[in-house]
Amino acid sequence: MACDIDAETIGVGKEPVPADVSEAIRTLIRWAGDTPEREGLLETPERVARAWREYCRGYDDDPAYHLSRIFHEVGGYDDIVLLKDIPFQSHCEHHMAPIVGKAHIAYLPGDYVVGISKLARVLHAYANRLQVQERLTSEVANCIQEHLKPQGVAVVIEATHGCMTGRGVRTPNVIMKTSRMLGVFRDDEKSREEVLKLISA
Ligand SMILES: Nc1nc2c(ncn2[C@@H]2O[C@H](COP(=O)(O)OP(=O)(O)OP(=O)(O)O)[C@@H](O)[C@H]2O)c(=O)[nH]1
Ligand SMILES: [Zn+2]
Repeated sequence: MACDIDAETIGVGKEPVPADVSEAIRTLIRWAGDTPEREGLLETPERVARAWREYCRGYDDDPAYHLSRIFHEVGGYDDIVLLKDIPFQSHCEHHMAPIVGKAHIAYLPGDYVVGISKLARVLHAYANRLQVQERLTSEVANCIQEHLKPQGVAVVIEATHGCMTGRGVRTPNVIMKTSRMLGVFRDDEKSREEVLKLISA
């Protein structure tokens, strides 16, 4: 859709300072129909500003860094490693509404493995940004493939989108599922079946 707001008005290229953010939130409160000057809302703009830095802390987090410490000694283990049901929260880039769900991340190791918590750290580094679920799924899989160099990666994400439940189409209990398969899980049907079976077990 065409947008008639010019770049200067929306501050493109200008680093926002806390006062800009507070003012924007006061405007949003007015837009919502309330009065920023009433007692209960007086400190809300600063709180919301802090909250959004926290929701979006992934912009300051380098996902690849979490995959830099690797382990070679795994006693000959050469099968799938799966981290299942990792809860996460994100925000959709269209409405900035919450995306809440869980991710399943599996890989078939190449020459080394990574500390298992690091898979969740990679997920959160990308989830704590403004996202669409498809990109989140791809980014996690691509990062693991590029930096861990496994034989294959499978990422499955299931989530509910606040922009569908609390507004718009207002359809609760809908789950969006996305998956990205790389390496053997993309190329070999048997491997893909095996990992999907493990995820759904
Ligand atoms: N593919 C995809 N769509 C998403 C995601 N998060 C939100 N959306 C959708 O983004 C779309 C934005 O559509 P628009 O028509 O531009 O916005 P809208 O008028 O607010 O749309 P409605 O939500 O249908 O009211 C909506 O259909 C949302 O459901 C996501 O992670 N992936
Ligand atoms: Zn949305």
